[in-house]
Parts: sequence; structure tokens; C-alpha cells
Amino acid sequence: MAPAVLVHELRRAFAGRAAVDGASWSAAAGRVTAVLGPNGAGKTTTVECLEGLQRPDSGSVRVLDSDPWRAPASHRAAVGVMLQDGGLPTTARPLPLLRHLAALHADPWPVEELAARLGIGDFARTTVRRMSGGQRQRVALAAALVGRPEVLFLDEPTAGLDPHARLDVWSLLRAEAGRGVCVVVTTHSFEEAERIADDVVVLAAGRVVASGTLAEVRGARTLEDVYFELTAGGAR
Ligand SMILES: Nc1ncnc2c1ncn2[C@@H]1O[C@H](COP(=O)(O)OP(=O)(O)OP(=O)(O)O)[C@@H](O)[C@H]1O
Repeated sequence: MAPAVLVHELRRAFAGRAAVDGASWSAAAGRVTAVLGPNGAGKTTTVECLEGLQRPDSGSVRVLDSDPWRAPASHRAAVGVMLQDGGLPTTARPLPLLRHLAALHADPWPVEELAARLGIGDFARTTVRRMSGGQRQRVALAAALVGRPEVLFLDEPTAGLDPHARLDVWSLLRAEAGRGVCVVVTTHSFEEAERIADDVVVLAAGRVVASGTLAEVRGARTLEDVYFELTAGGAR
């Protein structure tokens, strides 16, 4: 069976400068894959290619055995996306927004239940514009999850969340993987990767410098030690 997410010799350059430089890796259903790498390593560019928001210059990406750039709406319904800047409409209140998104899907989460799990009820009457960064992030995560997608792409989902919210999100993501979802998380947090990832991909300067199970990548050391060794000089 093809992996849920496949990146094959992906290249993507901006003004002649490679952002992703021949990267190959995959992520499987029922597992959490953490993508780590210094600022500018190519994580967001890769994930945006996987989301169908950018087109590879060469190589290929496949999600649920489709090319996300050309995929029909039915494919998009099976993929949940949380972008780094949230991308939420600023005048919306969270529950009507989530109910609206839920109505677009065949088998959505019950909105009240999802909102309760992410602590959204506490600021249910606040518009996106007036929310704190962490509150906005919880709503963006709920928006990615509400359609019960088969694949979830989450760009730094817990950056800026308080410790309780981080635990809530981690347990939610583990539960989603437990029901068969392919969860792909970009992160700068070793703690996050060590707590939730089954598999790890480390990018540096647009290339894969390590990939495998967390245990394979880490060996007998901490992920942090391995990361610093692999990415020394990799930041731009
Ligand atoms: N639209 C764009 N135009 C020009 N350069 C871009 C564009 N998008 C990304 N880049 C460049 O491509 C490289 C990779 O960026 P990318 O956002 O993929 O990195 P990242 O690993 O997600 O970084 P971070 O950890 O800071 O989020 C960077 O050098 C960045 O400046």
C-alpha cells in the first residue's frame, strides 16, 4: 500500500535559490510524523506542496495517492490543514465558524465536543481579531480537525500554546493517529517530537539529513543532540 504522504526528489526554488533541494520522505497512516529543521530548511515549502498550495519545480508529491496540485475537491475534504498564520477570517466567532466548516463534511466532529477538548468554550464569544495568539491557534487546529480528515498537516501547532493546551493538543493528535489518521507536524520542539512522533524527518538546507522512526533517528542519544549534530551549518 502506498504511504499516505509521499515526497519524492522534491525540488522547489525561489529566484534560483533552492528552498527544497531533492528531498524524499514519506509518512504513513496511523502515525505521527514530525518534520524538524532550522528556520529556512524548507519545511513550510514542502508542506505547502503537499497541501496543493505550491507546485513542485521537479520531483513529485502524493497525498492519498493523488497529486495535490490537481486533486479534486473530494481529495481536499480528506486533508486537514493548519497553516502557520492560522488563515482564519478575522470577524468570525469560533463556534459558528466551526459549525460552518463541519457542514461541509460528511462525518464531522460534533463541534461542541471538539471545542470543549480544545478549551474553545472559554472564549466562544470572542471574534478571531480579538483573540490571543494561542486562542487563535486552538481555533485553527479545530478548523483543521473538524472534518475528520484522513491526513492532517499541522505547521507548528503548539508554538505559543500554554502547557495545558499543549498537552490537550498532543493527546488529541495521538488519538487521531490512533484512529488511523496520517498526522504530519512541523515543529521546532524536541519535546513535542519526542512525546508524539512515531517517525521523524530532519531537513537542513532543503535536504533530508535524517528520517526513520524516532528510535532509529535518536539512537541511544536525545533527539536534541542528534539534531544539533545533523543540522550544524544547516541554517540559513
Ligand atoms: N514565496 C517565497 N519567495 C521567496 N523565497 C521563499 C518563499 N517561500 C520560502 N522562501 C525561502 O525558501 C526557504 C525555505 O523556507 P521555508 O518557509 O520552507 O522554511 P521553513 O523550514 O518552514 O522555516 P521556518 O522554520 O522559519 O518556518 C527560505 O530561504 C525562504 O526564505
